[in-house]
Amino acid sequence: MTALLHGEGVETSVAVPAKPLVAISGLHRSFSLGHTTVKALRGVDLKIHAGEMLAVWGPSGSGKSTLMNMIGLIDRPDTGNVCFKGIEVLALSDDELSDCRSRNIGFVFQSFNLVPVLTALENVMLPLQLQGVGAQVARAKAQGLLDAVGLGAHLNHRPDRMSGGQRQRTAIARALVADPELVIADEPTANLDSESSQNVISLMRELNRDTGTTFVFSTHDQRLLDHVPRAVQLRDGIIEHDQECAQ
Ligand SMILES: Nc1ncnc2c1ncn2[C@@H]1O[C@H](COP(=O)(O)OP(=O)(O)OP(=O)(O)O)[C@@H](O)[C@H]1O
Repeated sequence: MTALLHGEGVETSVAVPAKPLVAISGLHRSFSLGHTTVKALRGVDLKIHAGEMLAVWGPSGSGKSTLMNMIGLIDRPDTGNVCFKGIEVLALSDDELSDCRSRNIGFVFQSFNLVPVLTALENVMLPLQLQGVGAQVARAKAQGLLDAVGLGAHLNHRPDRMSGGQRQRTAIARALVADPELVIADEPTANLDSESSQNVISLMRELNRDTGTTFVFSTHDQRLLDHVPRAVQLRDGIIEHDQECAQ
């Protein structure tokens, strides 16, 4: 972001760092399991700027889902700070947090979570209709998004008539339909074959470029990082590497 500074008759253009969309610092999160405590996150610092696409990756148990739940405002830290658009999450009530989440964040799940009795079009329209948007407007928006994810010819298919890749494309269209600033996808490719997995990540990258929506996804599969601009590697609850990747 640039800003114009005026001083002594000179107009100067200087770079001003944009405020992060998500700013996490000193984040710790533990879970009690019987008499033991599992330290899922042990001091995580992370900034995500609007328009970024990043992968959180690491082995099973490294803390990916716990971190995704923090970024997606589903969970709160034990200690540390999570700021979303400059708002401190710990200061919000449960209702305020839920409102902030539903206005700003779209979710993609590893098991797709589509409503089985609804068609692809109806599944994508649903979040808008739940917000009170009229059917005609919701239909047009959903149709446009299904076209954008390559499913324009499958509008009336129910999930059981679609492949895993097609279901996840539908879920991505649904996550985007209410124009969120951020899409969180926790292991979106866990139930897909290698080719469909690559296609889903490429689609998210394309949508990230085209719409400017911020995408954060998690994976344990390093092969999916080839076309991702930034990869954050977790191990045992801490960030081991935070890498900008050449595109
Ligand atoms: N609700 C919970 N209750 C108890 N332990 C939990 C809970 N959530 C996570 N954990 C533990 O915290 C650690 C990190 O889990 P997390 O699910 O965040 O890792 P992950 O990297 O997403 O793993 P996976 O790839 O297997 O999903 C693990 O040891 C896990 O067992």
